[in-house]
Amino acid sequence: MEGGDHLAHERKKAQFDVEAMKIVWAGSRHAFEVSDRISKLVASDPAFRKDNRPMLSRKELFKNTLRKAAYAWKRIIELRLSEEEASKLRFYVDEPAFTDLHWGMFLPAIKGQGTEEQQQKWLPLAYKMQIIGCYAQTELGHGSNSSKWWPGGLGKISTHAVVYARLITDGQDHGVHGFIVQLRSLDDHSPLPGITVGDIGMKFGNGAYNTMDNGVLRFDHVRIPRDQMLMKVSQVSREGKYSQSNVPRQLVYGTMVFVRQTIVADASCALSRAVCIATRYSAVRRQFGSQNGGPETQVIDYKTQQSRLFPLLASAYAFRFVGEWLKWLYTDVTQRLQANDFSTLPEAHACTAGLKSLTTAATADGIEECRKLCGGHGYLCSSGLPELFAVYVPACTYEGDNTVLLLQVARFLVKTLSQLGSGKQPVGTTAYMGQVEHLMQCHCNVQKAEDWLKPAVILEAFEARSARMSVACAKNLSKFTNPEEGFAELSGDLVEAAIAHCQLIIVSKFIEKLQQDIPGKGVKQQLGVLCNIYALFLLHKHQGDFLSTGCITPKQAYLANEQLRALYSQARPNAIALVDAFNYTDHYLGSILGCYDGNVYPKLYEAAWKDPLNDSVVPDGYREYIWPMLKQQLRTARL
Ligand SMILES: CCCCCCCC/C=C\CCC/C=C/C(=O)SCCNC(=O)CCNC(=O)[C@H](O)C(C)(C)COP(=O)(O)OP(=O)(O)OC[C@H]1O[C@@H](n2cnc3c(N)ncnc32)[C@H](O)[C@@H]1OP(=O)(O)O
Ligand SMILES: Cc1cc2nc3c(=O)[nH]c(=O)nc-3n(C[C@H](O)[C@H](O)[C@H](O)COP(=O)(O)OP(=O)(O)OC[C@H]3O[C@@H](n4cnc5c(N)ncnc54)[C@H](O)[C@@H]3O)c2cc1C
Repeated sequence: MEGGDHLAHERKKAQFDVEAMKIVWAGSRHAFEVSDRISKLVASDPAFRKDNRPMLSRKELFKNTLRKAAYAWKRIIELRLSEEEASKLRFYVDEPAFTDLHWGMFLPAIKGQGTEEQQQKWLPLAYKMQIIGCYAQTELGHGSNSSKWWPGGLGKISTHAVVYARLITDGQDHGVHGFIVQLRSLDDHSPLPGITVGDIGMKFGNGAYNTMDNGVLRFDHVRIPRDQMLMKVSQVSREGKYSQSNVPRQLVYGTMVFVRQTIVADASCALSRAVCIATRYSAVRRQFGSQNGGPETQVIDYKTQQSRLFPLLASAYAFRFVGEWLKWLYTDVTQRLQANDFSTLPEAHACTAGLKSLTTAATADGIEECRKLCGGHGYLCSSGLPELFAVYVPACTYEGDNTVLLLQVARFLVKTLSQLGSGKQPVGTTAYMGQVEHLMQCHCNVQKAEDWLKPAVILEAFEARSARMSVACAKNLSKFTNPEEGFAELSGDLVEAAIAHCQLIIVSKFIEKLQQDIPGKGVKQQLGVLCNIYALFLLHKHQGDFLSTGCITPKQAYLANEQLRALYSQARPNAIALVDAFNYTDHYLGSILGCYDGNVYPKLYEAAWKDPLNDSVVPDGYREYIWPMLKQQLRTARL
């Protein structure tokens, strides 16, 4: 079958209103309209072509990224795009660039940690791109006195950086503070005196994150003007006197709370993209196994394919909704901070750190699983999956290594439990700890598989598991005379308790989403199926935790799995429509396997001939290396 919509028969099976689901996915009708318009604008502009990335050398690749960034900026100005539209445009250009750090970290750091005066001076310059900034925190080795190493945009482009360094006045060390530092001349881009700066070298994967100039930076007797220390949290007077505002010191790390929150939202984008590719291809791909001489089986009908694919589809939706909620939490904490209410900062830190860790790990693993779900073709660059994986996987490391972040969540949980004794009632995402006595001894009330569809049953099982794991850690910690030694010794268990807590947050936010008014025929029902798949898949995967803590019985674990299989069958007819609801253009997907019309094979065949290796029938190097070898063999054979 040439041309046409090869997935039309799949689209007809949908039991819900796909257009309404698109709005739920986008977050609002307005968000959908902006996203739809800007994605099509990018897709229709040949200047944003990206299929040639894996073929380019690092220098060509990087120059091409600079061209695209400059062109994107030109279009933003010409079209008078709003901040929201401009950020969507950069998103759909889909190429990591110095601009990510400029808009995503440099500007937020000044907004969050600069005084009013500092903001008035620096923000207009940055908004007009008259200066370009990056965020320089990480060091080559340990400590804050070696060389900065890794900051994106630093290597070749940034003119300025927010640099994190120790502040020492009168011989007294006041800890790490942020400073705005000019790195390069605004006339000829050469490094300013005392500054050594450059790119740190090629990274994982061809193309991929090599469009970014992650950099190294050293200072030799560089003087930073006093008023370039970011002074919202603490100040140094003209006389050199150090003082602190009446705010928590941790606000110095506020930019990370912001970025981790955006990384959670981004996880749903990356995972949904991989899932869209794997789902469409699984419906196109047929294998043996048909009965009565009918058409061969679509691989999406194999139960094994479903049990690998549908939990990822459900996770993409789950991460979308928890990302939405996290954005609300971040906005709420920001408003509270402005009113000098710092009470929810520890929770916002724990939630952003923990959810960043959980969603990026699941997304990186999920993209790789999607590659395998596409069989051999998933390994081709034209599937889009190798590059997506290579670009995405460092999210498990940047903005805090995932294990380090989970340990921070664990500290927060142990602290929350320890405060119960003093009568402090936990709120927000730890409110369930307030019922710890009930959760320690409750019994799961599941007798038949369908009982697992009750939100209250699922919630209680996840709350009990999380509470019991945290309490077990706290009890074990209390056996150590040195708490830090105990924390180090038990860190493996603490990480698992933190994971259980974060999974509970995601499940509970999905359930809360379903309590909202969701318009559109069948939309809520489909989301209900996905929510149950997500929760029961986690329960099945971590059944060791649920069983060993006595939250469920082996029979109940068996029933959960039985229910999960039934849910996969319910999701099956809707699978293609559920990925169509992401509303991704073929340009953004960047995948032959995932193209909207499902016309995969002719496109793969055609793309192969466009590979530079096929420019000539006889390759370069044949005469030099292969021909003499063949001749040599010929002579040997004749002897
Ligand atoms: C609109 C468009 C947006 C687009 C956005 C796109 C952005 C681009 C996306 C990706 C590109 C990649 C960019 C990557 C950038 C980076 O990687 S920047 C470097 C980030 N580095 C880290 O994350 C290091 C991880 N380590 C930490 O976070 C550490 O906590 C620390 C900050 C280094 C401090 O360590 P220290 O050992 O000194 O202290 P701790 O014991 O960890 O913490 C002490 C107490 O402070 C609390 N804490 C820690 N961090 C925070 C925080 N961020 N906010 C609030 N509170 C915090 C911690 O809980 C401790 O509290 P306690 O004393 O009560 O226990
Ligand atoms: C693509 C990319 C972009 C980046 N962009 C920026 C940027 O723009 N600006 C910037 O400042 N930085 C940036 N970074 C740096 C990034 O923030 C750090 O790499 C990250 O915070 C991890 O720190 P590390 O590399 O020192 O890892 P390490 O801390 O050396 O981790 C190594 C191993 O040790 C383990 N480990 C470390 N500490 C502990 C502990 N306390 N307990 C138990 N285990 C531990 C970790 O789990 C990990 O397995 C970027 C990194 C990457 C990969």
